[in-house]
Amino acid sequence: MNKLELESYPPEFRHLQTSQNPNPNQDTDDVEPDKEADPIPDWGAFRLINHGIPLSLLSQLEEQAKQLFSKPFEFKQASCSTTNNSPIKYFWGTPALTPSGATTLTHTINLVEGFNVFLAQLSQFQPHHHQLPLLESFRVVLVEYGKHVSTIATTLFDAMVKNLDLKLDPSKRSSYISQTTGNVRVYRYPPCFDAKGGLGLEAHTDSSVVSILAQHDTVSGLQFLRHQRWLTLNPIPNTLIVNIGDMMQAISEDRYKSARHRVKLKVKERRERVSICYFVFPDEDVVIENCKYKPFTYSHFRSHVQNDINTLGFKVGLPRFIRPSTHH
Ligand SMILES: O=C(O)CCC(=O)C(=O)O
Ligand SMILES: [Fe+2]
Repeated sequence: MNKLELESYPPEFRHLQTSQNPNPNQDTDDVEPDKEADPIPDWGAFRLINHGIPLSLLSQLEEQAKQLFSKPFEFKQASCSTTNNSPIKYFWGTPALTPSGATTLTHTINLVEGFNVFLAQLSQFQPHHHQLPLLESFRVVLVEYGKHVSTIATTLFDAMVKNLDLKLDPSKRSSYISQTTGNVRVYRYPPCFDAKGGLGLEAHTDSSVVSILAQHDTVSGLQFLRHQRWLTLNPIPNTLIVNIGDMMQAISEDRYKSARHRVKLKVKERRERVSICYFVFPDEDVVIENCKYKPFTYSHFRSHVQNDINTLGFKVGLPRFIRPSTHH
């Protein structure tokens, strides 16, 4: 990394590349060698090919994101801080966000920085003069991307509900997957110079109904846990990865499972990784209840997650809400 690139990273990340001598053959930390694979719905994740998002839009969004990430750390922090009213919030170290967009401190630092974008607030956003024009053009592309990706999410949700013949109250359909909750996180992971270095994102399941990930023209790093092994999903340009989230697992009475995944860059890539992830949630106050789960709302779930992260250091998630009779 040159000096300018270094200045674009949070200070906590800058030491990473200085001491080590990059050695592409040193990916030896996994007990077994990495395996590559493509996801199938059984994993709680699958690849979408005919998604309908114009290739030019995907490329533009990624390009804009890269430009914004390449700005000095202090600029990103000042123009997208959690204390100003920007719906585009800059964060690093942890993607666990409170509803206000502030980060919750976890016990480990994830080697990731990002912008969290609340889609519903984007259209009224007026960046300050000194932030223009970069943020303004980012905003415009995000609005367009958000329209596409939220339509895809709803279409998938409807198809999944139909597929399982779930008897959901039709009047609640739009509250189980609530457009007003949609947000996009654009991430940048610094290049990995040491196989024993930290993770880009520690292992987790998404709390969402579904998440849609674009790792369009970037390096690999996304891994899913299958039978105690981490499998790497290589990026394929112009495809999207769909993740089932915890809320879909609960709504479907466990017939769809949320997938455990993480991000870990390989030394041999030597490049940073940029990904774009869309998350959609139920309305805060809609009650999810069925034979597997005690009644709970998403806001209830979220506060448990935040509390567990703060007190235990990790997310417990759905097991907190399982009905005792089905808890083996
Ligand atoms: O960057 C990625 O590809 C995955 C991000 C992710 O898993 C998440 O934000 O929940
Ligand atoms: Fe995730």
